[in-house]
Amino acid sequence: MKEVADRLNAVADHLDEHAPAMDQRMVDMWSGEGITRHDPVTGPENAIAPPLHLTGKDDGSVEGEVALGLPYQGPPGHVHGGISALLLDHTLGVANHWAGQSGMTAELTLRYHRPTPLFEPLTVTGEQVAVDGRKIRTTGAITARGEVCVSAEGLFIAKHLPRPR
Ligand SMILES: CCCCCCCC/C=C\CCCCCCCC(=O)SCCNC(=O)CCNC(=O)[C@H](O)C(C)(C)COP(=O)(O)OP(=O)(O)OC[C@H]1O[C@@H](n2cnc3c(N)ncnc32)[C@H](O)[C@@H]1OP(=O)(O)O
Repeated sequence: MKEVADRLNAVADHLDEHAPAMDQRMVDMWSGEGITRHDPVTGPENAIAPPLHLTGKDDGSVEGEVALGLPYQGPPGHVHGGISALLLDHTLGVANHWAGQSGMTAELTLRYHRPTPLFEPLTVTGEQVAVDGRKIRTTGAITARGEVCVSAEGLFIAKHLPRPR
């Protein structure tokens, strides 16, 4: 293991030496497609993203499928509750974008109905249900084998932080 660790550390050092400065990386990250490349849920450029592939549906909702492995484990053989919250926060946010009115999470209420299994296909859904001025209400769920494991209700407030330039 030490030899493997040494090799990985050498690769990490090499990448650090050749990476642009952090402020430049921030500008690059937020150019073009921006968050969809680097976010921690769907982003192919983010090592901690499972990644979940979300698709916008004609009815205005979004849906994706993902199977989660060991890095996301909480209870034995099951998904950590914070990871479920991460997936749902993001999926509700994407549902808002898909519906045309987006914002920042002000409240996220989760109900954990049953343990969410690792290694099995999970369906993650999100749907905007109401917009009242700057307040956006959005719901979603994670299901496995057709049963709801986690359901979510979110309040988002229309606010957008500036992209780094
Ligand atoms: C499938 C195809 C896809 C295509 C599209 C793909 C593109 C996808 C692109 C991108 C997807 C991105 C997805 C990201 C998802 C992740 C989102 C996050 O995790 S965001 C980070 C966590 N959230 C924060 O850090 C917020 C921190 N809090 C704040 O900044 C503020 O507190 C904020 C914005 C929440 C509100 O602050 P104020 O100053 O702007 O607004 P005030 O005036 O305080 O409130 C406005 C109204 O909202 C109510 N309000 C505010 N906060 C509330 C709360 N917590 N509970 C209840 N009401 C609240 C207030 O009472 C007020 O209501 P009255 O107008 O008076 O009726």
